[in-house]
Amino acid sequence: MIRLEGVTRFYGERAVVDDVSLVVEKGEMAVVVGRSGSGKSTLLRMINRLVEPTSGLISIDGRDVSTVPAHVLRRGIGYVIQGHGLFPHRTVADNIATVPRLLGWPRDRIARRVSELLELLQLSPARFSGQYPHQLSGGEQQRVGVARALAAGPDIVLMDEPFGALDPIIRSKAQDDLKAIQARLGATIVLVTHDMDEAFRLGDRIAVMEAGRVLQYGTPRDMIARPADPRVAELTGSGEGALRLLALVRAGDAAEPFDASTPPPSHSVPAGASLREALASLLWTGEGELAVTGDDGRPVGRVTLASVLRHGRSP
Ligand SMILES: Nc1ncnc2c1ncn2[C@@H]1O[C@H](COP(=O)(O)OP(=O)(O)OP(=O)(O)O)[C@@H](O)[C@H]1O
Repeated sequence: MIRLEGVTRFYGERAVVDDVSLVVEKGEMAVVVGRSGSGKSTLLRMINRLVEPTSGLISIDGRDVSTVPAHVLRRGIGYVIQGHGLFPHRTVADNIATVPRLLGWPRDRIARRVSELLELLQLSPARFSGQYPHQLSGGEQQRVGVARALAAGPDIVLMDEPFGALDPIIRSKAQDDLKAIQARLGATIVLVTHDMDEAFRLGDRIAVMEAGRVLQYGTPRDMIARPADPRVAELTGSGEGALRLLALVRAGDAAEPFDASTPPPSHSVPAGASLREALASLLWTGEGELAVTGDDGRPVGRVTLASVLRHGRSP
């Protein structure tokens, strides 16, 4: 658990982070979102002591981070930055091995870990281990950056605009992968972005920052249902609230049983798709309902246009 209490950072006369208090629970992904210059990166960098707070307290699992030597602290916290920050003259495998080497892991354990992470991030070890960063695409470099941050199995990972440089399609795939990896590894993640869609897609909780202050910290649903401040409503896009709500619900969770007396719907969505995707499909096909299919492709129920509309209504 990461706890921030009254954390403030001045540069000159200006508090670029101003009296921020929040708690990130173990295993959660907290997304810090706000405009450029709102203080997001500074806030993140105080957690691993790349920046020291002017006042306030930051603790991890009850331990004040200012009492832990910075280099020791950073070995236990993964850090991913935009543009990935890979070492250009080291191979992919050597990049990923950076922290395990610092920790003195035996060679064979490092080699196993590197292969495991490459596979987890869908980069074939045989092809990528010996390559250099400049031989990879932006998306591949970014995945290597994530693998490096995860290498020593940190409990905490800090990510600063990790997907900023990716094109929209790779970006959305990278976001899905990150969610899946987090679910598997159980890491606590704090991710900074200026992209509200990304925040809604990834965050268990979202902190909306403006001018150094956190205007609201809550679940995506809270942000839409109960914006604490008109600026939050403006940033979350009040006009898009319905679509954002639909994006939070899985079709499988909204599925209703089939009515045996009517023929099954001719089109379908996977249970893992969101109702936002289901709505897009309903509009596109002109149908009034869709079958919802499970992992094995078999129908598990249906979603109707009427139920999608209900889920998107203002809470
Ligand atoms: N080392 C520094 N010295 C002086 N001012 C700084 C320093 N680092 C950051 N700032 C200022 O603090 C403010 C917040 O910067 P920060 O990088 O935290 O914002 P951000 O929300 O992450 O922005 P972006 O999305 O553009 O990266 C900015 O106005 C920035 O110019």
